[in-house]
Formats: sequence, structure tokens, C-alpha cells
Amino acid sequence: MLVTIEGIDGSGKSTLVDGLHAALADLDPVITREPGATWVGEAVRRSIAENTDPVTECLLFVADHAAHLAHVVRPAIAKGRVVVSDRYSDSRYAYQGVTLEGVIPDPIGWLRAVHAPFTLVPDLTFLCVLPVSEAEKRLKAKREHFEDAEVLERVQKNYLALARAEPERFVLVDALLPQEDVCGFVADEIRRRAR
Ligand SMILES: Nc1ncnc2c1ncn2[C@@H]1O[C@H](COP(=O)(O)OP(=O)(O)O)[C@@H](O)[C@H]1O
Ligand SMILES: Cc1cn([C@H]2C[C@H](O)[C@@H](COP(=O)(O)OP(=O)(O)O)O2)c(=O)[nH]c1=O
Repeated sequence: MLVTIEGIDGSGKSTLVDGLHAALADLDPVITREPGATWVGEAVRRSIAENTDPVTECLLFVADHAAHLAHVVRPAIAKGRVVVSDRYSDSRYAYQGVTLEGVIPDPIGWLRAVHAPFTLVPDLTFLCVLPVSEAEKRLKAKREHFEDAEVLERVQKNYLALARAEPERFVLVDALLPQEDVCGFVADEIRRRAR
């Protein structure tokens, strides 16, 4: 089973995934992330740091996804493991849907077409939702160029549209709840579906 965790910067994804290590220990899940599960992530980090043009940056995120699938996700799924990924393809649709706006026509349609021939669609996607103002408060000093309030508003709008389009795959998570409650809710839901 492939489970993905999505949401804007500061929505609590990394904290949630840390908690899932203990909460799901008996399922022995493979816990992974995008970007950065393979060496391609180093190129992605560099492109973020250097403010590369949006098409180059997008294609590096896509390359990172391809390597992640080939070297981590597909081998684990083939062994019947539960895989939990902190960010995955919906991050491209939500974020690059914004960064490619006005750069290429129909960015999300193009991104879907690029992914379709090789990606593995998640069985279950948790979308951590909270007001952008709260996410900004949480992020404090650690600011990358994506973490601009106006951009995050548009990214979250894209995420919510993706969730509305696939209600059977997406589960919305109230990211304002205390960390323990968020983790407990998500772990219970994964367990229920893994049966
Ligand atoms: N449920 C929560 N309630 C309050 N603060 C939280 C919660 N979850 C995470 N945080 C805090 O918010 C900040 C951002 O969380 P993080 O997990 O790094 O978000 P993300 O990985 O989505 O960017 C961290 O300082 C973290 O301790
Ligand atoms: C995976 C992915 C991340 N991103 C962005 C989201 C983040 O701003 C940045 C780094 O991701 P990440 O390391 O997950 O940051 P955070 O833990 O703060 O959420 O890259 C994309 O724009 N597209 C993508 O496909």
C-alpha cells in the first residue's frame, strides 16, 4: 500500500511522519520522502537554493520522483511493504501548478501527462490543511522561496482542488489539532485501510 502525506510548507508533515515511525512500528512501514530519497535530491536542493528557472526546477523534481520510484517505492511495494512518503506527485501538481503558471499553458495538465506513463498513483493521500497565516507562524526563520504567503495560498487552493477531484484517495487532516491527535488519526486511518 502506498500512502502519501501532502500539504503546504509548515503544515506539520515532517512532524507527522516522525510520529508515524512509532505509531505504525508493528506494520514495519518504509518511510520515505520527496525530494531527497536518492542523490537526485541534491540537485533539487541546489536548484531551490539558486532560484533556477521554473521549468528546470520542475524537471529536477520530476527526475527526483522517477529515481524515488525506481529505487525506493517500487521495490518496497513489490515486497508487499506499506510505503509512507512525505510529499509525492501531488506536490508537483500543487506547487509547480503555481510556479509554471504563465510559463507554459495548462501546467497541471502537462504535469499529469509527464507523470502518467511512469508514476504509481498512491492508494491513500493525507492532505494536511491549515490557514496559511498559521503555517507562516510555524515556519518562522526557515524560509525558502516557495514559502511566500501568496504562493502558499495558491498552492493550498491547488491541493484542495486535487482532493475534491479524487475524494476516494484523499483524506483531509485538520493540521491545527495537537501533534498527537494528528498522528493518531492518520495512523488509525492507515491501519483501517491496510487491513
Ligand atoms: N500539530 C501541530 N501543532 C503545532 N505545531 C506543530 C504541529 N505540527 C508541527 N508543528 C510545528 O510546526 C513547525 C513545522 O512543522 P513541520 O513538521 O516541519 O512542517 P512541514 O514538514 O509540513 O514543513 C515545526 O516547528 C513543528 O514543531
Ligand atoms: C516534492 C516537491 C517539493 N516542492 C517544494 C516544497 C517545499 O517548499 C520545497 C522543499 O520541500 P520539503 O523539503 O518537503 O520542505 P518542507 O519540509 O518545508 O515542506 O520544495 C515542490 O515545489 N515540488 C515538489 O514536487
